[in-house]
Amino acid sequence: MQLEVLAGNNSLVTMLVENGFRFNVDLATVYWNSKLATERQRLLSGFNFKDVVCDVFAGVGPICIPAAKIVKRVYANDLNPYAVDYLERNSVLNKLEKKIEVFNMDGRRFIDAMFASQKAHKITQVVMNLPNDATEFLDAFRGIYRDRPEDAKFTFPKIHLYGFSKARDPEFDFHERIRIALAEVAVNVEMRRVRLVAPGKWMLCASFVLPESVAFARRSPNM
Ligand SMILES: C[S@@+](CC[C@H](N)C(=O)[O-])C[C@H]1O[C@@H](n2cnc3c(N)ncnc32)[C@H](O)[C@@H]1O
Repeated sequence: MQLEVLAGNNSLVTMLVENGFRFNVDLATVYWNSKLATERQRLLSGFNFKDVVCDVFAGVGPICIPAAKIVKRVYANDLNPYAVDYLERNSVLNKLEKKIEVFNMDGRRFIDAMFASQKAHKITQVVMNLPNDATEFLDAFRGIYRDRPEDAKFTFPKIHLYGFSKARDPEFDFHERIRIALAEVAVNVEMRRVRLVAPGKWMLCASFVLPESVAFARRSPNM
């Protein structure tokens, strides 16, 4: 979205405060939406001190920085180098940099890298807030544990996936897309409507534990 400066110095760099956390942002180069403040609080209220969180599309940190205050450890990623720069600055600004490890990768590569590493068995929550496209990244979870020794200890993370739907039954539509993306017959999903973003267009959040059958699936040769 193109923004115009109406008054003041000719800059879109500003400081925002949300739920007591401070965020330095350049609205010309990074994403910010204050309308999601309540949803972010709701999501965070489900995390606890034992959790290890992976934020795949972290932006400047409005989910992962407050999460770091609650949970044991956070791995935060964004493809946009400007967002990553602000994410690092905001981690320091909120004195949480010791609990947050920042990555600058494509979301699919980030999921692959996280679950191929020793960090995998500790990750309990995965946040995927890229509502236009996040469903298309779900196939990255297929086979994440396929090469692990059978006697290894596994955690099946809870995934919080955001999406849009214009369907008459948005929950059914979003659930179908998740099921197809995971190539799974049924997925036990908690579904909630976040907000109406345009007439007839809902933003939804689907939360589900990664099915064991998906985590151990064999990958097709073209993946
Ligand atoms: C809707 S914003 C959400 C940001 C933040 N979680 C929030 O709640 O404000 C989506 C973020 O995903 C990032 N992004 C887009 N495509 C990506 C990709 N392929 N891999 C990783 N990050 C991506 C964008 O740069 C943007 O910061």
